[in-house]
Amino acid sequence: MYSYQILFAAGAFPTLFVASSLSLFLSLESPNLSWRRSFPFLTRYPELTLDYWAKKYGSLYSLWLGINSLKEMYLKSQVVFAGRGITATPYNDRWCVDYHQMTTLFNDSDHLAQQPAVEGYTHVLDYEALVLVQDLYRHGNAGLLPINPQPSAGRCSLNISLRLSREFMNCTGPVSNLIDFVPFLQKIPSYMKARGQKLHADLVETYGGMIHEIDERLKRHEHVPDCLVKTLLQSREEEELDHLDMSILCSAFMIGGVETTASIMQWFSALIPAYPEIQARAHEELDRVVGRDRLPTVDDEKNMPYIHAIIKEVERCHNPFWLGTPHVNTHDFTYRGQFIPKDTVLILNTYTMHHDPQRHPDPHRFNPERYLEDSTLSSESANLSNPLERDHWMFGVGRRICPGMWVAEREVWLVISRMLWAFRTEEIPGEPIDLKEYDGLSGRSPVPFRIKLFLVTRRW
Ligand code: HEM
Repeated sequence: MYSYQILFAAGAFPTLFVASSLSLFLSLESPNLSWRRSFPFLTRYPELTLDYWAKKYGSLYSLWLGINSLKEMYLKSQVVFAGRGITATPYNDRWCVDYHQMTTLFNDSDHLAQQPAVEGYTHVLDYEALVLVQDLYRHGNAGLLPINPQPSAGRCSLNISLRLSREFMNCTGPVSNLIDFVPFLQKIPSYMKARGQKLHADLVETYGGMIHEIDERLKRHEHVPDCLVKTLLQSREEEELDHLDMSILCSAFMIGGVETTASIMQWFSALIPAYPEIQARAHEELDRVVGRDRLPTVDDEKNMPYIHAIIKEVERCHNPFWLGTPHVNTHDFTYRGQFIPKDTVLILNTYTMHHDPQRHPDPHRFNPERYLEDSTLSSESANLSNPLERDHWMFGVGRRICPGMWVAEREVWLVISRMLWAFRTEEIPGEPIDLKEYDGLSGRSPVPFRIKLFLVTRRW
């Protein structure tokens, strides 16, 4: 019997997870907290238990589990992604190729056009954000009918992908699978393993099918607009990608990018009806900067500090991933006198970090004002040399930081600024919106709710 250590970092200084203002490294030896006793605490709303422990034991603490070693998340890495998906790949040559591929697609400069590659996708984001606003207008009948905006947000982020990514979240949350923790279970048939295998097959069928289709069109020399799949197909030889690699990479993009951005749109829609004064101030900013004859665009963000701040505050209050993807350190190291042995599982506890009263006074209050002076994009903030100055940790930290953040923040900006531009949002009397419960074990979105969307203007 081996034991392994899960270390939760929740300090305000999390470069590489543990370089924080952390004072206490607590080892809770088994059997005081064996997996049998701790596991149930960590299955539903685990961030609350971890927040409680952070307050009790300090911002860095560890937990020894009296079972076998966990080097990777078996279900996610081996069963669903067949050892290939970027999110579940350990740091190795394969990961470097995939991560490079991803950052080239989304973030790096397109050298020919002298612009970030994300510019190339902006027209798609722009169009989807417009369709979302039109959808909400039609379904809500300009405020006459109550509307649940969640399906429209999901549609905006691709409906099929949303279904697959939800299943992915439910199968592979950071602390949700016994099968990840108990290697013996990995060798025998089980419900969770079968579910993971089914999901793998669905992903390969869905995304593999799209890749085949585009491949055939390219072979027939048909025009295929620039897109992710075309880029992958064109670089497959150079990057040594086979069909399964490409299918799983596409799955990782979809899973990484759909539930997450849709979730922020949904939390915004659930939160904002309770704040008419914040909406009024946002409308005033929109009238002044954008006017009523056009929709806000990505270029407007720098001139609209208040809506920029609203978005950061939604992300602070409702990060879809309170617990970051578990990481494992490849070497022993000592941090401020605390020895952290090789193969420690490190989990970033952003719930506690986002609710740190030192950094965010009155942390449970939704208050965009706290970000008014912060003009950085989150992707810029993530690169600040002083991590204490970062806006929040929604996109993770370190070299595994979300490679899709450039796209994500544009998408979120376009949708939220346009929703504010088009609508005044109200709660429905007698139908309180629950902001405490949420759907999803790992990626969080609100439980179903309905609101009313009154049109501010319909000139688009
Ligand atoms: C609001 C939107 C998003 C949020 C909150 C988010 C959050 C995250 C987080 C917390 C991680 C883990 C970082 C870590 O391991 O420390 C991550 C990784 C990742 N994200 Fe995102 N993400 C978002 C949007 C996107 C988009 C739009 C894409 C793709 C189009 C994407 C693709 C990925 C991928 C592929 C990884 C894995 C990187 C790796 O393990 O090396 N994400 N994201």
